[in-house]
Amino acid sequence: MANPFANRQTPLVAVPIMAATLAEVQAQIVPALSSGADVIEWRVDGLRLGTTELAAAQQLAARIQANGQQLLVTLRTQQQGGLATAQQYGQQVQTWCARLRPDMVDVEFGPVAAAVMATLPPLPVVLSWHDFAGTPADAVLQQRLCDMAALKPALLKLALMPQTAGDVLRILQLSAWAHQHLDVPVALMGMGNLGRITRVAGRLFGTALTFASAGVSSAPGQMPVAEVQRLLQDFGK
Ligand SMILES: O=C1C[C@@](O)(C(=O)O)C[C@@H](O)[C@@H]1O
Repeated sequence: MANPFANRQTPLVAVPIMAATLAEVQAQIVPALSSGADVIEWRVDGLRLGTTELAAAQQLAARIQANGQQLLVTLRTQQQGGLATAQQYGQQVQTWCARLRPDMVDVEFGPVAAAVMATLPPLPVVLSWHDFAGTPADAVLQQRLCDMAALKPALLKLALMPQTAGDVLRILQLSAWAHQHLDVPVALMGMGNLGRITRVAGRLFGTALTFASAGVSSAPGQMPVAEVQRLLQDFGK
C-alpha cells in the first residue's frame, strides 16, 4: 500500500465536509469538488443518514474519488472536539469505512488506537490527536509523537491551540524535529488565528498535510483553500 504522505515537497491540502444531513453533504460537496483540494475530509461524526440514504451517500463518496480527490473519512469523538460518542469507537469507524470505502481513514490516538487500527481494512491511517486548550510542553509532545509513530500509521497529525507567539514557534520547531527524527510523515498545526501560519508554512517545516476551508471550517483558523495553496507556494520558494 503506497503512502500518499511520504516524501512530499508540498503538503497535501484537505478541505472538510461536516454536515448533519445528506442534503447538507450534497450542498457542501459542490464547492469541495471544485476547490482544487487534494483531499476531501468527510467528517461523519454528527451525520445522520436515513435508511434509504446510504446509496446516495456512497455515490457522493465515489464522486469525490472520480474527481481525482482522495477521500479521508474521520469520525471525531467529543473528547477530541467532535460530535461522536466514544462508545464502540472502533466499530463505528469500521462501519463508516465499509459504507463509504474511503482512500484513507482517521484514527484518534489513545489506549484503543492500536486495536482499532488492527480491525480496519488496509487503508492509510491518519493518526490524530488534538488539544483545544493549549500547546503542551515540548517533552510531552515529543513523547506523544514517538508513541504515535510506534503504531506505524501513514501520517501523524497533531492539532494544538497556541496561546502565545512562543507556542507557535514551538509547533513549527516540533514539526521540523518530527520530520527529521521520526520515520512517519507528520502534520502539525496550530488552531485559532495565532496558529494560521502553521497551516501555510508546511513546506519549510516538513508538514505533509494541511487543512483549509472550501466554505465550511472544521476547526478554528482554517483559511480559504485558494489562499492556502498560494501561500504554500510562496513560503516554499
Ligand atoms: O484533525 C483535524 C485537523 C483539524 O482539527 C484542523 O485543525 O484543521 C480539522 C479536523 O477536521 C481534522 O480532522
